[in-house]
Amino acid sequence: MARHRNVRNRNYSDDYDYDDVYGHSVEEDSCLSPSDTAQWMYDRSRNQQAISNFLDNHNDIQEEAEELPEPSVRTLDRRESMDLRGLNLNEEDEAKLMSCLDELRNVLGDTIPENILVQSVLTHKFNYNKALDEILNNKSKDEGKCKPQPAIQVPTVLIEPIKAPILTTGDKTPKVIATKIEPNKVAVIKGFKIEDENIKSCPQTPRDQSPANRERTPSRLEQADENKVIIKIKENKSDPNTQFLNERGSDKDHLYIVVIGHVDAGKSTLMGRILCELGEVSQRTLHKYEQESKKIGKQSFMYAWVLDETGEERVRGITMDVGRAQFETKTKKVIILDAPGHADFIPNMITGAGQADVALLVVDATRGEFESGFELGGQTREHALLVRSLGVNQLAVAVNKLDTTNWSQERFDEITKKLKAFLKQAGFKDSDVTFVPCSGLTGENLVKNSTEPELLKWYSGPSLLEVIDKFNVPQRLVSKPLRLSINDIFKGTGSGFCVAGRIENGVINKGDKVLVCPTKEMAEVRSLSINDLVSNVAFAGDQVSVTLSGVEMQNVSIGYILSDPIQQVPVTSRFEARLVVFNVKVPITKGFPVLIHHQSLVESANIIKIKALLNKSTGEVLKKKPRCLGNNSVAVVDIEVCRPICIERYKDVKELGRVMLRVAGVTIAAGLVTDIFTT
Ligand SMILES: Nc1nc2c(ncn2[C@@H]2O[C@H](COP(=O)(O)OP(=O)(O)OP(=O)(O)O)[C@@H](O)[C@H]2O)c(=O)[nH]1
Repeated sequence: MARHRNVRNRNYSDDYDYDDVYGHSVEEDSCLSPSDTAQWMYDRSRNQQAISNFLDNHNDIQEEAEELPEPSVRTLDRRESMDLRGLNLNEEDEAKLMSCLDELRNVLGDTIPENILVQSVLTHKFNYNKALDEILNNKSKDEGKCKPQPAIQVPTVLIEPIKAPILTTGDKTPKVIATKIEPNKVAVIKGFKIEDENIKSCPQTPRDQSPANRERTPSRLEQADENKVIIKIKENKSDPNTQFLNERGSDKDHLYIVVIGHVDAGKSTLMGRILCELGEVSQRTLHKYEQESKKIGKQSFMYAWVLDETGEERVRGITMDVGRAQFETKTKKVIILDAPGHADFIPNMITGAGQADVALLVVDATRGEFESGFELGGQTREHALLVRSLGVNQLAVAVNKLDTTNWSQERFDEITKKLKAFLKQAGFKDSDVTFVPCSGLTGENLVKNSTEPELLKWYSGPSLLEVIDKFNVPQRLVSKPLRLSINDIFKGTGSGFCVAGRIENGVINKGDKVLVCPTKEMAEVRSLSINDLVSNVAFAGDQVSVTLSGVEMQNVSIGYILSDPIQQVPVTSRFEARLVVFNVKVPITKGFPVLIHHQSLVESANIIKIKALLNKSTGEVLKKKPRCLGNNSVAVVDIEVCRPICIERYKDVKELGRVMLRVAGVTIAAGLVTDIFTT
């Protein structure tokens, strides 16, 4: 099975009942050790900008010519052909000119002599849009094939050539028409879309002032103008909803399910057993696992080995990273994300949970074991709270290892009673939670109804597979602007490199231009694969691997977002959030340092302002500017992140509008983003 190449998606149509959701204390005995933090937590400062840093000190390093897919495409290094010395530009202006020329060339190809481009850019003081506008207008007049353009009255002008000059076809003289359209709107005709500086679907953030980011070499696009982006879109790009229907109409719905629970609750064994029973694992492989696990005295883990693939996981008998596999039910294609149960790997668990539509909570029914997972600082509570805080609202609870209690109804009832009360307080509706008695080891009540006489005496409900099949698939927001949250980066087999992530919103096509945020570098989608199968298109809800070109691998990090270049994801280092505080040993005061978990990103932050203390049930302001926040309080705060991050208001994109706050390995609060500041 493929290892974690995951994405997150939680497209929940229902409103997030904030006041209902939280309110429980989470306590964890063990904290992350520094080595675990170093090993498991992503830290941009450690290694991600290495090349940029290097470039800072070596400004004369030549840019590598980009590898282009078609040999017919001219791989001209545009700088080669220019001698700018005569222009007497300073370094900054020269960089701006280069950027503008590059972008103009992207649109115009080599159809316009360079001196005209240079002249136009300088005339319009590096205002790329105006330069392009002028060139296209002149060109249109020259060719006499396009209508003359009315004078431009407003600065927010979008221009769209009717025919895209697709260089690979050999047509290097595209006929273009300049079209003036209303301000703040994007014309979607065939050809290009050009964003004007006034089209801001979202707040723009100034350059990060932190030392780390000051060192980073800005992309040429950034140097030219952060807000101006050129996009080549495919001709006849169809409506996303129609495209979705055409591509997926007859397919089974995809459902992402995260498997959570205290360490050793039997999560991997349960899922491994289901995969075996459904024929997803061959007898031969299973036999191999049996023999090999026997050799190291871990035979009871043989089913867990289906998901625990690394040597260390197998030797230690614990899951460390999110394992991934898939199977089909009657109506769904189910992708399972087997999260680690051990407290040390909570960051990985959060990554897995962030990708899930629904969750399967596994609890160990063995006497004493349920209690240590639930009552004695175990992970059952924290996992349930985390998934709910991350937006998961449908839950199946596998009351597992019931074979160890001789299928005792009394034990099942005792566990469900305790869990029901807790889950309700954590924000799960009773009707969205289903309890299933089962045993991962014996396979009882997993894919088929039980034949165990002791269980049949009191249980006639559905098997675990039936419960999974009945989950509602969240609505996929394919017509919203693209948001793909990167949670894995790796070198692919061919040219370029791959990022993996889940598409939260929108559609991504092979050949699309996407904006890598927060750095705002343009990249091109060279190829796509969904669950390891090559595809030309992927939709909201899909877990994808995307091969990118046009951007350096070193300049992309886990937690970055691939965004629609026109309707860009907001980038900011300061935002307002409504927080629910779980359990803090020290009250939260102004300046309180925390680690923000947002999608797969972990970033240092501070609570810089406590604006108001709210009534938990009504949301009414109880106190303005309280000095501190205690356990179970609800408050509005301002948070400043050490570096700019991509974030959305919860009401705009739920998946990108939630944050978790952790301190020293303990989740202390969850928050919904209510405002984003552009300072
Ligand atoms: N008796 C019994 N033992 C089980 C059952 N399911 C799992 N086990 C045993 O419990 C131990 C832990 O199982 P795992 O599947 O590795 O547990 P896990 O929850 O995936 O562990 P982590 O991912 O490391 O948190 C193994 O020795 C399993 O054989 C069950 O239904 N009955």
